[in-house]
Amino acid sequence: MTELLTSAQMRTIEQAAIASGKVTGLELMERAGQGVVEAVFEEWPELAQSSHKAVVLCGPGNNGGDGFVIARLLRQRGWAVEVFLYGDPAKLPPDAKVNYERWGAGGGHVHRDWETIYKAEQALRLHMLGASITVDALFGTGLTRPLGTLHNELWHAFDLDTGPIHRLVSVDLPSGLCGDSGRLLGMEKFAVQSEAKGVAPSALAATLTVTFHCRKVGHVLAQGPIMCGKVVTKDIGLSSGPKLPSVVTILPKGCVFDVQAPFSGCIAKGTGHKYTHGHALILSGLSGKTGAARLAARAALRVGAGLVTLGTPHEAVTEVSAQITAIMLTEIDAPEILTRVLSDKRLNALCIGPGFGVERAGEFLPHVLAAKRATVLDADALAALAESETGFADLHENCVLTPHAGEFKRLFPDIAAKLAEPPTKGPAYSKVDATREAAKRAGCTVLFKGPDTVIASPNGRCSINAAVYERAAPWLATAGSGDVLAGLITGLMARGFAPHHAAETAAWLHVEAARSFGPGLIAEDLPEELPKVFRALGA
Ligand SMILES: NC(=O)C1=CN([C@@H]2O[C@H](COP(=O)(O)OP(=O)(O)OC[C@H]3O[C@@H](n4cnc5c(N)ncnc54)[C@H](OP(=O)(O)O)[C@@H]3O)[C@@H](O)[C@H]2O)[C@@H](O)CC1
Ligand SMILES: [K+]
Repeated sequence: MTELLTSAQMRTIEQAAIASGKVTGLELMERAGQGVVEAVFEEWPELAQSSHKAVVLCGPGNNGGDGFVIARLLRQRGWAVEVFLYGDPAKLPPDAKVNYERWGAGGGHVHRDWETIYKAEQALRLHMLGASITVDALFGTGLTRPLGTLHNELWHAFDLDTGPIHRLVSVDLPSGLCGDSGRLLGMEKFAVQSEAKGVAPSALAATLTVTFHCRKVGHVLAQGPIMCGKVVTKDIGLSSGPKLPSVVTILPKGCVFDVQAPFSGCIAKGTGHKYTHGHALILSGLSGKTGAARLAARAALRVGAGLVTLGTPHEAVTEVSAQITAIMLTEIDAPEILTRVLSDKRLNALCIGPGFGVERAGEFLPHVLAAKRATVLDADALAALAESETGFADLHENCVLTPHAGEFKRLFPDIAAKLAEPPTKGPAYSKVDATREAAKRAGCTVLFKGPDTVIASPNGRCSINAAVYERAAPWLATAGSGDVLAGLITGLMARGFAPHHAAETAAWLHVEAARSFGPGLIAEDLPEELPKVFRALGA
C-alpha cells in the first residue's frame, strides 16, 4: 500500500520538512523544477538531444515558482523560453518570488499581458506556435476556486487556431483540477462542449503530469486520469527514512491508500485441510437467473475458499447441478431453511444478491443479517436494502456493500446528491468523502465501484483501487463482472480476511485478472485467470 495524499497532507509534510531545518522551501522548489525537466526528457528523449522552444505559464503561488525554475533550467540548456505570469509579481510568495527574480536576473522576460485577456490570447497563440512543450505551472495544490475567464481564454488559445497542445506538461496537478477529489472546479459548460467534441473537459488537460513525493488523491479519482494524461512522481527529498524521520509520524489522520499487489504470503494458501480455508455459501437466484451466483461461487473457490456451496431454490436445482462440479449445492427455498443451514458454523461467509431477485432478497435479508456471518451484499440485495424498513440497522461490521453508482444513489440519496453537485471551491467533496460517509452511516465496509473503486470502513480506513493509467481495464465492463467481484470478496472472507482487506484484495485481483486476460474478456474468464495472477505474484 502506498499513501495517496490530500493537498493539506502534502502541505503538512512540506512544512514539517522545512521546520526540521533539513531542507528549505527554496531547495524543495528547485528539486521540483528539476524533477519536471528530468521527467520531460525521460518521456521525450528526443527533446534532450538539442535545444527547443517552451512556453511556461506561471501562476500566483508556488506552483508558479516551480514554473520559473523550469524556465531557468531549460534556458540553461539553450532552449528559447517564453514565460507568462498570471498574477502580480509583487504578491508572489517568497520562494516563488526568488525564482521570478532569478529568471529576470538571467535576462528572462515575463509576459504579463493577462490583464488584457484578449491580448494574452493573441500572445499565447503566437508563442505556442513552434513550442515543443507548454508547461502548466498556473495552480497546483493551492487551487481554491474555478479558473473562470482565464480558462475561457486558454480554451480558445489552445483549441481553436493552434489545435490541442500535443505536449502539455502539468506541474503537480493540471490547473483547475482539485487535488483532493479529481474534480474540475466550475467547468460544467466545458464538460458539455467537450463531450460533444469528444475531447477532454478542460483546455489544460495534460499529456504528462509531474507530481512530487506521492501521488495526490485527485490524480486517480473522477476526472483526474483524463486530465493528467500520464502521472510521473518525482522524489524531492521528502521520503520517509533516516533523512526526515519525523515526516511519517506527522501524517494527519484520514490517509487514503492506493491498493497495491497483495503480499504473496497473504494470498498464498497455508497448510491445513479444506475447512481451514473456510466454507462460503453463495445464495442463488431462481432458474434462468442462476448464472450470476454460479460466477460468484466459481470466483470464491478460485480465490481459495476451502469449500463453496450454492444455496439453491428447489426449482433451480436441475439447472444449477448440471453446471457445477467442485462447487456443492444445498437446497434453500425459504429464509427459515437458510437459518437452519447456517446452524453449521463452518459456513463462515455468505453472499446474497447476484441474480437473486429484489423481492426474494427482501425476504431473506433479515435472516442473512441475523446470522452475523461475514456477508457480501451485492446487486439485488442492495436494492432490497434500500427499500427495507429497517434500513441499515441490522447491518454489522462484517458486512461488505458493493454498490455501483446507481445502487449507491438508491442507498445513500443525500450523499450521492452532494457528490453530484458541481464543485465551486476547493477542496471539493470527493468520492472518498462520499464513501467514508456511507460506510460510517451503514456501519460496515462499502466498496463503491467504478474505474476509481473506493473502499471505506466505519473506522475511517479508506483505499482506492484505481483501474486507470497503466492499470486501465476497460474489458471489465462486461455482464457478470460484478458477480465475480462479489464472489472474490466472499471467498477471501471465508479464508479469514477482514472485510476491508478482503474488499481491497478482491478489487485488486479483479483488475489484474482482467488485465492478464485482455481483450475479449467475459466474466467467466476472470476466475479462470486467477491462477496466472497468483503465479505472477509468487503465491
Ligand atoms: N510548499 C512547498 O514547499 C513546495 C510547493 N511546491 C509547489 O507549490 C504548489 C503549491 O503552492 P501554493 O500552495 O502556493 O498553491 P498554488 O497552487 O501555487 O496556488 C495558490 C495561489 O493561487 C491562488 N488561487 C487559487 N485558485 C485560484 C483561482 N482559481 N484563480 C486565481 N487565483 C487562484 C491563491 O489565491 P488565494 O486562494 O490565496 O486567494 C494563491 O495565491 C504545489 O502544487 C507545488 O507545485 C513545490 O515547489 C515543492 C515545494
Ligand atoms: K499546474
